Amino acid sequence: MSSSLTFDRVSRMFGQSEVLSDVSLTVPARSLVALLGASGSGKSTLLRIASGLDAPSSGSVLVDGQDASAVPAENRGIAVVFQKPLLFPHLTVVDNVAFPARMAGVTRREARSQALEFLDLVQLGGFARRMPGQLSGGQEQRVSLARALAAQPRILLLDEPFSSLDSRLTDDMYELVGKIRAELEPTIVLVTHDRREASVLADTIAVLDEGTILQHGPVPELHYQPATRAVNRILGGLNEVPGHAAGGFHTSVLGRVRVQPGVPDGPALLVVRQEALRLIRNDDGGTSSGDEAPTGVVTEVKSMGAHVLVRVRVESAPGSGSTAVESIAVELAGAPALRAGDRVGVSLAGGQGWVVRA
Ligand SMILES: Nc1ncnc2c1ncn2[C@@H]1O[C@H](COP(=O)(O)OP(=O)(O)OP(=O)(O)O)[C@@H](O)[C@H]1O
Repeated sequence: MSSSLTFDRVSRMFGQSEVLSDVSLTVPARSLVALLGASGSGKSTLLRIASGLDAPSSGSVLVDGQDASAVPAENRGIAVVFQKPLLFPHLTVVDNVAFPARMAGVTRREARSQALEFLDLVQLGGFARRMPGQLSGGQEQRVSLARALAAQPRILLLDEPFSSLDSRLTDDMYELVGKIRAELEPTIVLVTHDRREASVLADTIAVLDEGTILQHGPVPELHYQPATRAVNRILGGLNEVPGHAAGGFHTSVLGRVRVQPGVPDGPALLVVRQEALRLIRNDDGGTSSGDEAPTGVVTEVKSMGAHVLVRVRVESAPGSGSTAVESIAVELAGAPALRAGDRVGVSLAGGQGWVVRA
């Protein structure tokens, strides 16, 4: 059975410093919410408070709408997986996973039989009799996940559980999380500083910065409609183009772009994802593409593996009355034949823009 988890105006002081400030967040039952933030932003403290390992200075934690403040950690129905697997070194793999059931008074035979099912789920059925010291890091983390699931928690808290694994292993773990969600439907809170991990795994992302939630929403919203510059940067957005908003349009070196409703007139930054921009080759050096795309000069082409990041120095269109110049980042798939010095047009796919306060 899965439960919802709510933080209601949670604050936490350590001495004079406020590490969490008035955090309110609801994680619906069966959903996966990622808490994304830099080191020191308060993510682990929030998880510790949810699990009952720490208590808020003010505010409360609710499980299925019921205040959990008076419920000790072991009775909250919440399991935690940490970055380090923390297996019992003197117990076999199966007895590590059987441990929560044994603590709950289940017989050894029954607890082992249940543990084997969870080991199968994490694809380690054949490793039951090994000792933890005979496992790889990825296998140890799978066992630790199986042990957390064997406690049959209503809520599963994952505190950077994959951050010490290599990229192929993390992809396997992401698949495993999907499988666990499909089979057991637990409510999951994932703490991570990795925006890719948050984006791949989560239904919604809550961005935590200096103890405050800056924005909580579905993954695409966080990328394409960030509430602030800070959210845009934390989600890896590279372009914040200064300009002016008036009458529902933003004007900058990228031209005149329709923006979201309700934006007050005045200085504003056009936030445009590097993945949402296209480049138009302009081999004759003019603007003969026929398109009204702003033009610029490529200043850098950087390989990012299967993608390239191209930096373009874009100048205001002649006759626009502006002399502004901006460096714009564009991420392109494949290996486009572009070099520093090439003249290109820059076009905004979809044509709709999003602005934040300057
Ligand atoms: N017991 C404590 N006493 C004093 N300060 C603490 C305590 N626990 C955490 N802090 C401080 O609270 C802040 C937030 O810590 P927390 O571990 O929650 O951050 P985090 O976002 O999880 O960081 P990381 O990604 O590095 O684990 C940090 O500045 C940390 O030094």
